[in-house]
Amino acid sequence: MVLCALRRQLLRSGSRCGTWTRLLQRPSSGCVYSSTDGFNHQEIREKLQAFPGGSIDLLKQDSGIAVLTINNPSRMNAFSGSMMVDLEERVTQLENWTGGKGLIVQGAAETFCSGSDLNAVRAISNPQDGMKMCMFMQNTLTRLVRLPLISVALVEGRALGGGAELTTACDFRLMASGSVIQFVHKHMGLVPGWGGAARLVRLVGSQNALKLLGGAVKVDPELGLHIGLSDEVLEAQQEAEGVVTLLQQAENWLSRYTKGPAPVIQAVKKVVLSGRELPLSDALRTEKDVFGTVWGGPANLQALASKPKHK
Ligand SMILES: CCCC(=O)SCCNC(=O)CCNC(=O)[C@H](O)C(C)(C)COP(=O)(O)OP(=O)(O)OC[C@H]1O[C@@H](n2cnc3c(N)ncnc32)[C@H](O)[C@@H]1OP(=O)(O)O
Repeated sequence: MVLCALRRQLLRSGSRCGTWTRLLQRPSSGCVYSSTDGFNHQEIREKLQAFPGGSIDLLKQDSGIAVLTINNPSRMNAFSGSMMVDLEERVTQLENWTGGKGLIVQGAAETFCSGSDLNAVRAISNPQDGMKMCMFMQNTLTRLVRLPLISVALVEGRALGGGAELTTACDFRLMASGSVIQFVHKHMGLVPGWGGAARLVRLVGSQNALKLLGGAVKVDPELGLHIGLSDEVLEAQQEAEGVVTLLQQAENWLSRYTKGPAPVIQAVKKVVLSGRELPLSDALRTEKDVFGTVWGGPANLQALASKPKHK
């Protein structure tokens, strides 16, 4: 669906791959749904704002790594309506962050996120509103996936329902010992609607995705590593200087991949993203376009001048 929508978007706007490259570069352009799909962005935004509580907090750091915190601890970081709107705003800020290289998504108070706020869900349980909320969240999470930043979900405690879906919108998942990712949708009489099923299939394959969704399986760090949903298990660490927090560990892990100038790291993410989302010939053309943005650029010229040896 994402690809079809992307294709439709491309066909509507004429030339294919150059357009996709421009889409990658233009903020808030990575949406799946627009008014041509009957999606009224402003209408659903206003409806969601009527269900307040919690916040989504963004900290952009000089290191080029930002931390996005799902913050609603009294409800195990469930997403209220206003938090869905908040998330969209934070994604817009990240799309405009020229110096950004990496992103860590975490939950407040040692748990990740328990999905959508059931109080808000009850109030908009009619199919029309459900579809609108679904399109709104798919748009936002697709834009999160397509950020030119290398992203990591730091999973502590529980990631349930929509919280599990959110973890799949990041490039990597680091699971703290004792944490659980669980697509509980079946128990709620639902399937994922925030794009989590489509992304899960690409991450773990359709057999594993069927098992996880069909069985509402509790994925612990060991199972997560085994099926490729998790990339590393984080344990509490004690060093001479004191305890290394899980957030510090996640930053250390991510910084291995974000060392270097922002335009180069962003280009790395863009070529991998196009390889992930596009048919091969389109991905190759996009790679060529992105290559053109770094070839002869400051980092390239500096590297050539320093005559490096990659030993
Ligand atoms: C397309 C999106 C689909 C979805 O996301 S559907 C939502 C899926 N999520 C759920 O069903 C989560 C339901 N909650 C639970 O299973 C449990 O509360 C949970 C997270 C395992 C935590 O269990 P405990 O540690 O025993 O804590 P608890 O139950 O006392 O919870 C503490 C307070 O948090 C609240 N809470 C947790 N998850 C919530 C949610 N999703 N929406 C609204 N409120 C939620 C819970 O009601 C409780 O509040 P209170 O203290 O009773 O006022």
